[in-house]
Amino acid sequence: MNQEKIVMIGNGMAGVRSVEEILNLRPDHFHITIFGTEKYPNYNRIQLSKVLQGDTTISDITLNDWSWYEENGIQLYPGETVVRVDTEAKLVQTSKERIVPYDKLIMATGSLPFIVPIPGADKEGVTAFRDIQDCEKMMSVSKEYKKAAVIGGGLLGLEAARGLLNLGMDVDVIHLSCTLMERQLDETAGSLLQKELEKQGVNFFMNKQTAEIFGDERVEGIRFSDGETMKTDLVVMAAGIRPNVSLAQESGIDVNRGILVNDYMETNIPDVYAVGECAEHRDVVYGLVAPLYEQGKVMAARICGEPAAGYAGSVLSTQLKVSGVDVFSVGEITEDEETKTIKMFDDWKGMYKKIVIRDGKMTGAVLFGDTSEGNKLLRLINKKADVEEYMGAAEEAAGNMAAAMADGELVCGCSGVTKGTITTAIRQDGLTTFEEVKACTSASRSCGGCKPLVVDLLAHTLGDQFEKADQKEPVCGCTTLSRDEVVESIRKKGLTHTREVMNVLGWQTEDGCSKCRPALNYYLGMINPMEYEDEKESRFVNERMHANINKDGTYSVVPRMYGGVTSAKDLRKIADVAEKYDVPLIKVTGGQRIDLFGVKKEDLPDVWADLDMPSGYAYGKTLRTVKTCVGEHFCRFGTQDSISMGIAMEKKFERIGTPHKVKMAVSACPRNCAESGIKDIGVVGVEGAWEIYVGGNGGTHLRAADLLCKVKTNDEVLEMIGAFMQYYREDAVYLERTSVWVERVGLDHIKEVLADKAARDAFNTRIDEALSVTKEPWKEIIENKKIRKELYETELVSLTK
Ligand SMILES: Cc1cc2nc3c(=O)[nH]c(=O)nc-3n(C[C@H](O)[C@H](O)[C@H](O)COP(=O)(O)OP(=O)(O)OC[C@H]3O[C@@H](n4cnc5c(N)ncnc54)[C@H](O)[C@@H]3O)c2cc1C
Ligand SMILES: NC(=O)c1ccc[n+]([C@@H]2O[C@H](COP(=O)([O-])OP(=O)(O)OC[C@H]3O[C@@H](n4cnc5c(N)ncnc54)[C@H](O)[C@@H]3O)[C@@H](O)[C@H]2O)c1
Ligand code: SF4
Ligand code: FES
Repeated sequence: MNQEKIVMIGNGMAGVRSVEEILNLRPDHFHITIFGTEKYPNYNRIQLSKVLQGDTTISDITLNDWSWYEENGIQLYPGETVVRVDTEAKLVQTSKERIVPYDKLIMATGSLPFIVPIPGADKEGVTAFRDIQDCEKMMSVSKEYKKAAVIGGGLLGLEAARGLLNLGMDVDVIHLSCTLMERQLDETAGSLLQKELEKQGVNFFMNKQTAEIFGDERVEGIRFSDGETMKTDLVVMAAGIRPNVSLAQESGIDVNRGILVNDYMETNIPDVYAVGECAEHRDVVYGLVAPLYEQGKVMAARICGEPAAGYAGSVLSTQLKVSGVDVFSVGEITEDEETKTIKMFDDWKGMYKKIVIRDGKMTGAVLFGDTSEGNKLLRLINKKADVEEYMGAAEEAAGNMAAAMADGELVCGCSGVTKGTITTAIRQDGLTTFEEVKACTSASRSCGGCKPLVVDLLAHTLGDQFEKADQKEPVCGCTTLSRDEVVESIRKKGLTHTREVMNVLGWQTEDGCSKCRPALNYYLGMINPMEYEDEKESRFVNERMHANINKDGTYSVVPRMYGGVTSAKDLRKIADVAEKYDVPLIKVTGGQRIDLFGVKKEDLPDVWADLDMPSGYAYGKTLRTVKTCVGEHFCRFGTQDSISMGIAMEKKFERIGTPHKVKMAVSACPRNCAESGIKDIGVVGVEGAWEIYVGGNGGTHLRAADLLCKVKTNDEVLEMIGAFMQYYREDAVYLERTSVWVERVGLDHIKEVLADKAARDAFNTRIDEALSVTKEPWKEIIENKKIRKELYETELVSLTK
């Protein structure tokens, strides 16, 4: 068949979505060629913020992998830039001198980050935040340097700031205006947002104009227009974006701010279209994916010759992707003489809501603190609903929004998916899980903000057939299988090695990724502890090295001190080692241990040989420490011997592999000096008994532990903890802390399972088996020349960082 030739310039989110729409309409009609400057397949740029914040990895954000291009007969040229378009001869020419003819040309060149034109903007250590390379650059700088400055307090700047905080940097945000996100928020919401982010640790310089970035080759600081200066090691430019139009301009295509297009995304040149952030439609250039996907749909219909209404512009809605901060904005946010507003401000709880009304119709809204109404407001504002409809939406207010929505209403703004499309797909294709709905309809494929509503719709449509437990999450982007399916297959098929798991279960990547490799290594070891040989190369660097890596590339050493108790002999050894190896910092940790910071990698085996103490596993997904209070022997409130109890717990469970780190504590009375209430497992002495608490967490997601049970003897404590630990080991998703697992599974359910003595015994038999094969790691390393050489004298390259 003589196929029409489409050439697309730009392999980004808007362009590739348009190609998907074309393939849906006319699968075999076109021969499609795509050029992309970036060397990756189409990935979810939106999720870069989540990558920086540590919630996902680069390997997990691919939207269309290499095989998608191949399966759809698309000729992709990654890492190749189109440098010339001849619209007369209908040809494009690339940076590699390739010349390709087209029948239809799509310009999808996106935007370029706006680099504030000041002296020093080209210094090393100055970066934008637009693509994978920028993201990798920031992550790498954070390993070496401490201070970061972000120029711009918009969505991008604030998401970058949170990411850099998570990477351990001190972060200053420099903002031109006096309130944050002034394009999306009013002053009240902007200042609430600032306060919240200050609480999280971000420092703000408001109303500031940057005049210069100084330093030799590398950035050292910033000078403001008022003469003030500040020091920094990294500058992130997040001061807006500019449509990437130079190629179009040089090719004689009409350009204003963006490439000018009509309602069908056609430019002034026949057969040349523009879509995405590079396009300007009715004076507006959009910078969010929802409108860009709408444009793509209209353009695809036009290219395929299908009848479709033209693109009429979009109402914009945004949500900041920073955990712990709920901010939502849609449509018009400023007030004038002709607008009225509904406002609610709860200073105590830090909650704010404003709805803007013009001529009785809802035209915009801002939410801070509680964004649960976001979807409802977006829907009502999109259809310019009367304010009465909002006031009277009782069913929705009662939480049944999925039922209240009309079929034609939008559920996923990013992908333009309506309720009708989702419910029809659920019914016609027999979908039962969120992942199936996502794969089938594209809802939730971009920012993920609509996931709760999609799940509600699934529950509403399936009624009694909806099974919460079925709503599986794949282990990672390399497979569609969930943790439970993988674990079940390992058990049933007797799989024994990560590669075997990947082969047999049809992994979509050859080597897996940094998310699935350590998880598979854990599941295999958990299921078959007696036979499985741990794969060091699948472990995270700290676990591989049996030491925590520090910012400057040195390591820290924490010897085991059972129950936080030490002796003069051990202290002397620690002091000798610290002197012999010039340890720059000795610090007592929150878990009552002694940490030697700044040890050189090559010295690690000798340090451990000289210490001759067990590893404190301060780096591992295992039992870290058992913190104890002084207890009955020295404290007048003590009702129990907390120290002996803690030592017994630590001696019993040290070295056991767990889905995530496990911290324990024992306090001898409810005054709780060892902080048992915020540990994974906390034991508290009361008159004649011990209370066992589980699922506590003192970290970012603070959670008080729940009372699991009360027992009388020390043996019963060990029995109950053994059963709880093994249940957690067998049931939790890798990297799920007990605090999250307990909430997910439910305390009542855990209590019910562990109330059964036979079940407890079985759990204890299995954990004892796993414990019986654990080995003291440093003993093995010191004695094994090969391991010493491989790990400590050469650089081991691995997927897992
Ligand atoms: C960190 C971050 C977070 C974001 N979060 C959100 C969010 O939460 N919600 C939301 O809606 N939006 C968000 N956005 C914006 C969203 O990612 C963009 O609107 C969207 O990616 C734009 O798609 P596009 O295809 O127009 O441009 P792009 O995705 O930028 O794709 C354009 C591609 O074309 C390539 N290209 C350019 N010129 C050429 C040439 N001459 N030859 C070959 N290739 C070329 C570029 O290298 C680029 O890969 C975010 C953006 C960033 C950076
Ligand atoms: N959650 C989301 O939806 C999300 C997240 C990230 C990025 N994005 C999109 O990515 C694009 C880029 O985001 P952005 O935040 O850079 O754009 P933006 O234009 O929304 O914000 C830039 C901010 O920088 C400030 N600014 C400009 N010049 C400055 C200077 N010299 N010094 C200090 N501050 C300065 C502006 O006042 C503005 O608030 C936008 O289209 C945005 O919508 C969206
Ligand atoms: S928890 Fe109770 S027993 Fe233990 S040190 Fe504190 S007050 Fe004393
Ligand atoms: S609203 Fe962004 S993925 Fe659905």
